[in-house]
Amino acid sequence: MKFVIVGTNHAGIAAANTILDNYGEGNELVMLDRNSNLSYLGCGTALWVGRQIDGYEGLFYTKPEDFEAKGAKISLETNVEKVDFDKKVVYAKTKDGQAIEEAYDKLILAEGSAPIAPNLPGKDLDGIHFLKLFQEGQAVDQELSKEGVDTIAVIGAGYIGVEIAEAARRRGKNVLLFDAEDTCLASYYDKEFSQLMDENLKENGIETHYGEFAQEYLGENGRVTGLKTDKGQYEVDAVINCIGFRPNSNLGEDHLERFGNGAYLVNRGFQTSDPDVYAVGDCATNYSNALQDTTYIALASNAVRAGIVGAHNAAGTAIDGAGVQGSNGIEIFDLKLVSTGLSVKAAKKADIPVKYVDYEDLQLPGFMPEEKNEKVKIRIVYTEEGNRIVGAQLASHYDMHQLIHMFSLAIQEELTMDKLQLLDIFFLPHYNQPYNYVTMAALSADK
Ligand SMILES: Cc1cc2nc3c(=O)[nH]c(=O)nc-3n(C[C@H](O)[C@H](O)[C@H](O)COP(=O)(O)OP(=O)(O)OC[C@H]3O[C@@H](n4cnc5c(N)ncnc54)[C@H](O)[C@@H]3O)c2cc1C
Ligand SMILES: NC(=O)c1ccc[n+]([C@@H]2O[C@H](COP(=O)([O-])OP(=O)(O)OC[C@H]3O[C@@H](n4cnc5c(N)ncnc54)[C@H](O)[C@@H]3O)[C@@H](O)[C@H]2O)c1
Repeated sequence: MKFVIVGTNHAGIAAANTILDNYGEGNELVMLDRNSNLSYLGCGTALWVGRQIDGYEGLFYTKPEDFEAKGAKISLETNVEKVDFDKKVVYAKTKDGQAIEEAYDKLILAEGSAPIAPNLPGKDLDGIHFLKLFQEGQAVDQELSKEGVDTIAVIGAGYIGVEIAEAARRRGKNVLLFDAEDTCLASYYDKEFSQLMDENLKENGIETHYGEFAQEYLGENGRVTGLKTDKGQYEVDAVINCIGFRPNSNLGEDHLERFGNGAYLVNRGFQTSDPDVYAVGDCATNYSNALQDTTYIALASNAVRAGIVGAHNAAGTAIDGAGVQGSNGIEIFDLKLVSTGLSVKAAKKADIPVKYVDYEDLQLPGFMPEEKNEKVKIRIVYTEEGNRIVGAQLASHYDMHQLIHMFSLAIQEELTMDKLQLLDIFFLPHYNQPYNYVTMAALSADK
């Protein structure tokens, strides 16, 4: 059997390793990607640009030779231009213009996503940036090193926007952070949690502008000098756009069924509407256990799992993915926020009637040294009917992030609130309290 994988970043790499490690013998694997690098962990861009880590070198975790050593044929700087799904042939072109044709038995599309580009006047001015590829991270890094680049506008206060705003601030820049919503991280947290991050950003010198829409990039001599919004005009020396991703799905647009946002619509084995074509990662949908329906969530963590499951299915081992909760986390100037599943706001948007319980307490008993102890705020979201757990959010300066995995599993396994109430949670003063905030929240929940 011959496999062709289009896109060799996180999803494509996971798929390739799964095939090579489990079905390598007697099978053929071709990997094609238009980029000159692979396996770049974008999650490290803000850490590197903000000088919290020494450099970008450690953000790549594999190289083409690793796949060649296992018998794959890999071709970077090779753009796949077309797929003939009837003849089962992929048509690509290398950087030097050489045409490549690869027939396949099973095709795995791992084309990923691209940043959404606001179509505003002035969009071609110098000094306007996006943040996805390693090369784009490099361009932002270089921009921040330029003399006279002192004030940065970041458009979009989602994950990338908030992280790069912190990084630019750490580089000593004046940072103006804009979002259309009335708070940061609006699609991940309810206001009671996101406003903790808003306060944190402001305390650390970031100027936040919420409920504000960018309307025009202003410029002089081909270079951006300002940003006009529906509420004002600001002098800035550079702009970083971070208003979300759009799935890359043009190769299959005329042949494969797609989701509302254009992502390839796949089943739980990541098979598309064409039985010989699989789609994994940011270019494809996922199954949400909280919604109990199809969803789109662009995360490297999802991409890797999708790659593994999709590849097993492509190779003939029928398995279903476990579904996703969109579990995520962020740490900015030491404040940690983690969430999984649905916020109250997201549940409302999805027309799922929910209740929630909030609880706030110190992580450790009061007798523990104050400098080791921190308050933790938790919200658990559950369905009105049946009390099924569908979401959780936590915020603290204490590193409580591992707890979110338990809630992720609870959502996946469709657990109800009563299962949490008397859950055996160990007590040790070094880590928690006997009456800990998970138990207390569950006990005090309205059921
Ligand atoms: C700044 C930043 C921070 C992030 N932080 C996190 C984080 O902390 N945690 C997390 O889980 N996720 C994070 N993400 C999201 C994560 O990077 C993406 O979800 C992940 O990259 C998706 O992997 P993928 O392989 O599906 O797609 P992509 O990474 O988009 O890769 C797709 C690949 O396909 C190739 N390709 C596309 N079309 C073609 C074609 N026609 N021909 C040839 N090649 C093609 C592209 O060149 C690319 O290499 C972050 C993203 C960014 C940008
Ligand atoms: N820590 C992490 O897990 C992490 C870090 C970075 C990125 N990611 C993932 O990468 C993907 C892309 O991240 P992102 O930050 O670009 O997207 P995002 O969806 O997290 O945030 C986009 C933000 O832009 C805002 N927005 C949209 N249109 C706007 C407009 N016209 N004007 C002003 N604001 C506008 C939205 O309200 C939203 O807050 C997401 O799936 C994200 O989860 C995850």
